Amino acid sequence: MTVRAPAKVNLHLGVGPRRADGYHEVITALQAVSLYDELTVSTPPGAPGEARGPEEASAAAEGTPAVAATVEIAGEGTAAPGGAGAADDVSVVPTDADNLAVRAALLVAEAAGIRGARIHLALAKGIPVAAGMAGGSADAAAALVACDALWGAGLSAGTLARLAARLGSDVPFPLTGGTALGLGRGERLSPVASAGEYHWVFALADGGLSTPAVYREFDRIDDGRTEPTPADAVLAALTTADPAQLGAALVNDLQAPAIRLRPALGDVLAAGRGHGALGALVSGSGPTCAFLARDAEHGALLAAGLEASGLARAVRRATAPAAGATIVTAPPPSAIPPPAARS
Ligand SMILES: C[C@](O)(CO)[C@H](O)COP(=O)(O)OP(=O)(O)OC[C@H]1O[C@@H](n2ccc(N)nc2=O)[C@H](O)[C@@H]1O
Ligand SMILES: Nc1ncnc2c1ncn2[C@@H]1O[C@H](COP(=O)(O)OP(=O)(O)OP(=O)(O)O)[C@@H](O)[C@H]1O
Repeated sequence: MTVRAPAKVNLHLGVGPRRADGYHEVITALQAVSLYDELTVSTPPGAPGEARGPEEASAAAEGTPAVAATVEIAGEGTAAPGGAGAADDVSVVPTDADNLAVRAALLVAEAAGIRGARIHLALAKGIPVAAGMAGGSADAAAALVACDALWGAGLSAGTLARLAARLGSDVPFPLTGGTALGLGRGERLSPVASAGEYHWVFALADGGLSTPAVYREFDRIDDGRTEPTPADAVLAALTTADPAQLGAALVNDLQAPAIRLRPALGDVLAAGRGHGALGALVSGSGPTCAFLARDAEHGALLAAGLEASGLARAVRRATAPAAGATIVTAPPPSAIPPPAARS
């Protein structure tokens, strides 16, 4: 069962003061972009099938974890940039129970009353890690959809969205993709009208930025605000299909703190503007920088200019809005192993 889930860019990220629970109230307009992670969930050979009889079910119940998962990662995040021992390196994707896709599988099993499932998760990462593009969140969304389908759990879209919000503020969005307004800590979504197709160029950076660290840096400067800035200008621009209007309306309140933590990002943004980007901003909590191009042709020129500048680790082009988590290959029903024990 293979599911593809998209990265995101925040077209508007208005951040309010820190709440009592440690999160910040935000008003954000999110757009899914055509950079994807692909998650393949399979049942390892020799894994037990369904415990059909009551005796088997109760045997599975005793001390059996809901899910035992192995994880394999390819693509972005495969190698530890900080080398061996860099356990606190935010650019390293965990292969244990901390992996957001494993945590998502566990939530689906619990919600469906499944115990004793064994799965193998193969993640092909096309979304840079700890880059402000919600790669881990995309993997979690993909795992919710894949495990729901693999186990025939039949969870509703609303239930999957609730499970997603428990995993992270950014996780509900890649379930639906497209363009959406996010309120609360960013997890309360409503769809937004977006006309036309937008052409983005992303300058990837070496190493990641920690999202909590960027929010903490935001807190260091108390500008006296009591609520996040509204997204009206971006929402209006999205209805015009005019990239120049959208480019002029882009806002990210985490940009200044991200640049304070990583001053070189200012040079990357300036380089993109120098190549005629209609809009330039740090993506989410960074350090990826996002540039809006006039059209596909301008996107290619902008990407070439950024590559030649030597300021980016890599440059990627994408179109938006992109679709949310989608099953790309499902095994024939006869090849799907029966679910593990259900309580
Ligand atoms: C920067 C964004 O990517 C913009 O969409 C998101 O706000 C981050 O969402 P996320 O990575 O899913 O973050 P979560 O896993 O929910 O939270 C991680 C940490 O980020 C900080 N955090 C996150 C979201 C939010 N609205 N306020 C926060 O202060 C908190 O320190 C929190 O402990
Ligand atoms: N499947 C996963 N893929 C990537 N990172 C993961 C995954 N599971 C857990 N993580 C951890 O999550 C952290 C954030 O990674 P992620 O790529 O989601 O960052 P991000 O794009 O900056 O997130 P956001 O934009 O939601 O703030 C990493 O430090 C990594 O250790």
